[in-house]
Amino acid sequence: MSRPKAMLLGRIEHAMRTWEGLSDIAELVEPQSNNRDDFIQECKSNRLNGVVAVYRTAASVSVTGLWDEELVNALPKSLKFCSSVGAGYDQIDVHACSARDPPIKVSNTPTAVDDATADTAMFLILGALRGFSYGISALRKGQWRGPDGEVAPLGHDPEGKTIGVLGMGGIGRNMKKKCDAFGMKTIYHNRNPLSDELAGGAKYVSFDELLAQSDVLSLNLPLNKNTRHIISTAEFSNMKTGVVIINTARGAVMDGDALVKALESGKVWSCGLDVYEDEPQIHPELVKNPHVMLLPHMGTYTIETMTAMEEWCISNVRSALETGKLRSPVPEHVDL
Ligand SMILES: NC(=O)C1=CN([C@@H]2O[C@H](COP(=O)(O)OP(=O)(O)OC[C@H]3O[C@@H](n4cnc5c(N)ncnc54)[C@H](O)[C@@H]3O)[C@@H](O)[C@H]2O)C=CC1
Ligand SMILES: O=CC(=O)O
Repeated sequence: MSRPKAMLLGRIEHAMRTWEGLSDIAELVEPQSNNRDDFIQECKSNRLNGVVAVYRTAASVSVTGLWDEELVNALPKSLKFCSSVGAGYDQIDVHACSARDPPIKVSNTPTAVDDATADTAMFLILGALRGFSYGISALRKGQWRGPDGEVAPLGHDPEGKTIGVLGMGGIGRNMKKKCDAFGMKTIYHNRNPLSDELAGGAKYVSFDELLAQSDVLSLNLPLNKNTRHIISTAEFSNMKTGVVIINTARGAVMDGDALVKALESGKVWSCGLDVYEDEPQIHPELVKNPHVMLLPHMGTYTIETMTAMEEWCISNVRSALETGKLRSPVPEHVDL
């Protein structure tokens, strides 16, 4: 009987030996194509027949494009599992995957990302509250704290501030522990309240209360059709004047134009962003604004965390091939 195939879409940087170790149970293959049209043709050509599981990276979108209905339906009929690296899986239409006959079950790599992403959020919180970006860019231009005798505006302390977490999952809960150490009070909103144990002392509030009570609002929920632009003009108007916004989730959970207007009006005092609506493009008004903290999507950008994510993603492929079950299916596919 022929062995199942496992396909690599993208590059594995740190766990290649573990991937190669899968050759004890599967034939390891890679596509020949380097653009979406060719990839779809390659799928139709039967060259990838027998592929049961895929390991994919976010960067592989440059070859396949989004995993939308067209792509999902073009993938080999043998494909049953998609193991995606990263916690976010918004590049994949998980409903098209489950609707396919046979369905493709999708997994991500939650938990492995929590510490590094929460650390990034803390950096952005401190930087945005204190206005450190202004000083950093002035110094690098040889202007010490500001040009022509101007000085960076005084910042604010985290101590005593209320942080509101929208989407209290793995990263949000990790952040809560770190915010405790800075003397911040955490409130959160999820679709449902957490158990007391998981909430760890954070107070559950409604969406509107979260907007009204937060001094710092952190976005930590997944991007999907229900959460796209969940923060826009109306939501900004319900926030405290002088609020600080942190986004390490996905750019499109917030309306970027509305954010720029809220910064201009002073409604939002500052923001710390790791993610943008149309990466790698960044709204030009954000780039021009010396006060805001901006990072180029570096939330999990550490050797330790990237290694853990790759190992986790491969373990999903192994589990799928050996047991027919993914280790960490995405929430929508838990009962598939
Ligand atoms: N900047 C970066 O490098 C990284 C970004 N991320 C992003 O962060 C997001 C969150 O990651 P995790 O904490 O691991 O996910 P998670 O699944 O553990 O937590 C997400 C939370 O959001 C809640 N949620 C979902 N829809 C909601 C809604 N409409 N309203 C309120 N709450 C809602 C869920 O119930 C869950 O508690 C990921 O989806 C990903 O897009 C994740 C890792 C690194
Ligand atoms: O953006 C990174 C992720 O893990 O999601």
